[in-house]
Amino acid sequence: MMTDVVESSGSLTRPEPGRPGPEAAGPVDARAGDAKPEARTGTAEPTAAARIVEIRERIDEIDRALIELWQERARLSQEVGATRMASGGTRLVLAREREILERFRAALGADGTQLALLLLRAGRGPL
Ligand SMILES: C=C(O[C@@H]1C=C(C(=O)O)C=C[C@H]1O)C(=O)O
Repeated sequence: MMTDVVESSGSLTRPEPGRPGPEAAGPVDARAGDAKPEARTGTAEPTAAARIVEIRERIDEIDRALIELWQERARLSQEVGATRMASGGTRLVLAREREILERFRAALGADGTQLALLLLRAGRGPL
């Protein structure tokens, strides 16, 4: 099971509340001295391990971009809501929300709908 690998690597286990996670020790790849060579990548085969490290660099870039875009979208959505309400308009425009839900569903299927629901909630808070 995937969570077994993740947990045995020690890289993604949840820190206790209020305690810094493993990332507090510095850049993840700078942590040398893990017990087994495969602990970081999940494989002891050097070519595969090197490729995994390379791919993870891009994954990390993508995750950073997603987080920034997520935060920017939420800020913009909040600004639209505040602007509209200050001008006497409605807090939400459900027809627009339906368009967005359909866009994500068409591109990504059922998971897209769930993602769009989270995006919309990030912008206007829970209903
Ligand atoms: C941002 C807006 O306001 C609300 C938030 C939306 C969003 O986060 O995309 C969409 C529709 C509205 O309910 C908007 O009308 O465009």
